[in-house]
Amino acid sequence: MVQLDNDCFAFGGPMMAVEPALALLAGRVGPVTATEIVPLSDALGRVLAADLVAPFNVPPHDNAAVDGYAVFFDDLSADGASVLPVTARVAAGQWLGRPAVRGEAVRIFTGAPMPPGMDTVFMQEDCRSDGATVTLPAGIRRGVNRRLAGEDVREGSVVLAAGRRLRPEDIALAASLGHAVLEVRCRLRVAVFSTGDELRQPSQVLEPGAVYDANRFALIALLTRLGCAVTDLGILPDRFETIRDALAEAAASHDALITSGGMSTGEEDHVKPAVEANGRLDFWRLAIKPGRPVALGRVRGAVFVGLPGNPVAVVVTFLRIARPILLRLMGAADEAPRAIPVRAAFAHKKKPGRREFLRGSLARGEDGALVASKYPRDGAGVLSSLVESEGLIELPEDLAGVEPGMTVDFLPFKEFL
Ligand SMILES: Nc1nc2c(c(=O)[nH]1)N[C@H]1C(S)=C(S)[C@@H](COP(=O)(O)OP(=O)(O)OC[C@H]3O[C@@H](n4cnc5c(N)ncnc54)[C@H](O)[C@@H]3O)O[C@H]1N2
Ligand code: MOO
Repeated sequence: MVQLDNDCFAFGGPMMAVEPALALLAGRVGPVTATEIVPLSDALGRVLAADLVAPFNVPPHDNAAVDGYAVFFDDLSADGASVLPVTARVAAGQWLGRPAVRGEAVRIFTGAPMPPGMDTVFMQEDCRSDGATVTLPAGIRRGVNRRLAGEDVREGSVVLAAGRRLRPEDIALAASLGHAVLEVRCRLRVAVFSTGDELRQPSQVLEPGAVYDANRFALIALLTRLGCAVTDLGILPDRFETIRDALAEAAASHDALITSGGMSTGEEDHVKPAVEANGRLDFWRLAIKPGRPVALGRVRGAVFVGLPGNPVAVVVTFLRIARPILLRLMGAADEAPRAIPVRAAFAHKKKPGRREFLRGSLARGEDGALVASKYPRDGAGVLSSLVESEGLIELPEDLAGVEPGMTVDFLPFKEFL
């Protein structure tokens, strides 16, 4: 097809839209990893394999929320201060060891179990005591400064659902339930390589026509952050047989293979036929910019994801297409990034029929609302545009363009952790 404008999408043939492609994949891939038991200190970021159910209430008993004096509310004078004898002392980790008796006050400390029967705690700053008695001010409400058994977690409830990627606070909650270890999914084994005769390893000499391989390092970092066990298979030359054999070998010991480059239709683009020689492709072109030549398929037992060569297209398609697939393979619950509706501060022409991602940043407008600006240079090879942006502006298929003031979806990069 003759390409008359500066548009790499002037290319015939059907392309799959993003949503149907993701739905197709959701039906075809499921968790592939076995499970293992890890200590809490190794559980951060791992995918929980089974629901975690609370074996008991947290806190396990009613307890004091402050340092002070526990009483029966009904012993307090309705119209003035009350003076009660201080008959016992309970610190955190201790028990009163007997039912509380009407008419007494118990010296109590934060976290200590409530004396059985007592319902209210005075803060010590509000009281006066000579050690033997305590003077309690009027006006307190029944039940204050007491934490109820089970108010944090109810016995038998699911506190962490299978598929959760564990956060620091999740690990604290598991510890509070007495778990020293957790059952998690084994790490997904992912092999990464770049293709292209022009690529050099950073630190090698860069002769004319060569470029340093950036994509592999982007992919390794993105996969590591997702919790995968990554194997770096380096740079492959633009040779069909080499790529075919490398894919077959990697498939034997990995759950997924990710490549970048060589996905287009030029005669130096060998990845697509190399996959087909080893397995099958589910699709290989998406209605998306940047990143149209994205391929998904199988190489023997492994899932294959082929990303385009242009570095910005690699990052965008990884985040939007590869990431949800990998999360499914990892057994992780869907963590679709949440877009923020913001006001566009720019104009942009767009072709309907494909989804487009611009790089952008947010600021506050004069009225306090969030306003998105678009990074001025938007070539798919301009890696600095990603570094200098805070997220992606996602323009849906049916949109024909953006005018200043329009509402657009902004996806902060932070949504993809
Ligand atoms: N005639 C056509 N030409 C192109 C089409 C098309 O449909 N018809 N599609 C364009 C689009 S869109 C993209 S994206 C690229 C993708 O092509 P490939 O996936 O085959 O990628 P390459 O040709 O191998 O590389 C493209 C570009 O990216 C650089 N690159 C590749 N790998 C790396 C790496 N690991 N680190 C840094 N940079 C990398 C490479 O040097 C090229 O500049 O094709 C368009 N052309
Ligand atoms: O330009 Mo191509 O959209 O994938 O990088």
